[in-house]
Amino acid sequence: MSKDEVKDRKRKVEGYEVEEHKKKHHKKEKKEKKHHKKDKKDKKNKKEKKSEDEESIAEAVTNSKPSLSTTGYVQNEELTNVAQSEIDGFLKENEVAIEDPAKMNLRPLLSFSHVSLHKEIQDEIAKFPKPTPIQAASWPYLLSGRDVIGVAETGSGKTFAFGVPAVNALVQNDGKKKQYDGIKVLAISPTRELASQIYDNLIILTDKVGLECCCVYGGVPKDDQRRQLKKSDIVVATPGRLLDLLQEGSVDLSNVNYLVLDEADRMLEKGFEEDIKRIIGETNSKKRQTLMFTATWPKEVRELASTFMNQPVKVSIGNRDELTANKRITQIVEVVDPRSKERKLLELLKKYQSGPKKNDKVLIFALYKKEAARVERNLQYNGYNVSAIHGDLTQQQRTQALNEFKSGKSNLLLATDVAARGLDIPNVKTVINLTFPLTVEDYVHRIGRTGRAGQTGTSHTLFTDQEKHLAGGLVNVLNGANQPVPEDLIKFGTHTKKKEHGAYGAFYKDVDMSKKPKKITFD
Ligand SMILES: Nc1ncnc2c1ncn2[C@@H]1O[C@H](COP(=O)(O)OP(=O)(O)OP(=O)(O)O)[C@@H](O)[C@H]1O
Repeated sequence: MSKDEVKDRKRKVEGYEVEEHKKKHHKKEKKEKKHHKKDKKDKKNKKEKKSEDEESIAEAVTNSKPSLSTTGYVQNEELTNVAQSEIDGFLKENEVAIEDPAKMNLRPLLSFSHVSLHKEIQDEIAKFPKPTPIQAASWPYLLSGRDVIGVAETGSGKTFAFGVPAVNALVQNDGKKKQYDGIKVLAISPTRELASQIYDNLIILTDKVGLECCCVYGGVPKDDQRRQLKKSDIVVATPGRLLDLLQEGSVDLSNVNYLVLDEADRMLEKGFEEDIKRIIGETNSKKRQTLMFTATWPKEVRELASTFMNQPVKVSIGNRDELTANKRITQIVEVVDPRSKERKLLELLKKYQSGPKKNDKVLIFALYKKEAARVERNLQYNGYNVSAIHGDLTQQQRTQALNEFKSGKSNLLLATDVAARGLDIPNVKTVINLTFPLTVEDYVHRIGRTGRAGQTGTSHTLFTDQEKHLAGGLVNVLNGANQPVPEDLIKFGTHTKKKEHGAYGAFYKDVDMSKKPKKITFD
């Protein structure tokens, strides 16, 4: 499939969203002009900030005391006492790579006792046995105030990797929260469900220290969100609703100095890029610490990412320069005739949900909303109790389907790529790709809904000649995780198409279903 065909497919899938987006764009033109001026000012400020930071970082480095950061992170004694060989062993075993332009050389934390967080936060996080590698390696830099790009496999604890230092920074030495000073932390996520999940994780921490956190996303009334925004220290948001609230003047982001883009590569794709630029333009450009976290970090977004960041430290776990999947997932790929897919799906469900596996949770991915709706009906017809989550459903239906699947009330969920990234659903045993996604990155995220937090899982993918242009990329991912590569897949060739910014990525974009659809036109 050519690049234009991919774009065309994306447009068809997104139809309504594209049109809505254009209208919004038009309305915002005036505001954009204002922003353009502000952007110029921000760039100037950023330059100034850069040189200030470069000086202070350089100072720390020439002091040759790697344990001391520019903003007060002090390596604790217990960590200082760890033998260098143990540190080296940890870095090697977990394939930790740290690229720091300022070469601060901060040691990873091998245990929670190697970091001095506020007690309430420390007690909460210490319920886990030890930091995951991305937490271990990124916290020292984050606690030092550095910009960080964190790249680690799906299900490896990235939410607390960026969440813990954020909350910790808003607490004073006496354990009380700092005086209210507007919204200080903003985390942006591509989907409502993921925003809500990040919020659920953060309030575990903020509740302990009396901080206010809120979550804003589309598809639900704004009133409560407006009220919450007035008193929140930390906000988790999807871009569309946040921009709506910004436009109507219900939210002030000028104090935000800790900004997180979760699923960062997705957030930097065309479709989100302009929204993200606008949102970032509203934050405190002089003091802002910017974080980007993801499991996939394609080259195509790196340049754009760097325009929002200042001397970022890149912390990656595993060989993240190549697209790699979680190695605890058994990946099965079957090349099939497109017409046999739905029959094949029924066979797979018998395989993965019968006998002792009767109650195992299975997540099925379709590509299109219409396809998902049709398959849902077909499964119900065949006696399956299936929930569905896709963009044609109301937010209430989506939330209910996800909750039922999470709680185990239903054990079969059918989804489009709205559920591909980030969702942490306990005990998903198998992911079935009924239709292959538009990119291999999305494949890695989809199958990452299983095998989380150290568990194992299986993915079963039906691959057809309609996706043959992605065969090379898929073969690389299978090889990278030591998984068998079917002969039929190799027959399609192992050529990998070079991607360009905007021509790849999950097509899914959240829209506000409470709004009435307008006339649909395609470019
Ligand atoms: N230190 C830890 N030890 C064990 N489990 C942890 C630790 N930190 C977080 N977890 C758990 O690991 C699970 C996965 O974490 P999380 O959802 O943050 O993954 P992620 O890396 O963001 O995944 P994705 O790339 O899919 O978004 C969660 O259930 C979380 O509670």
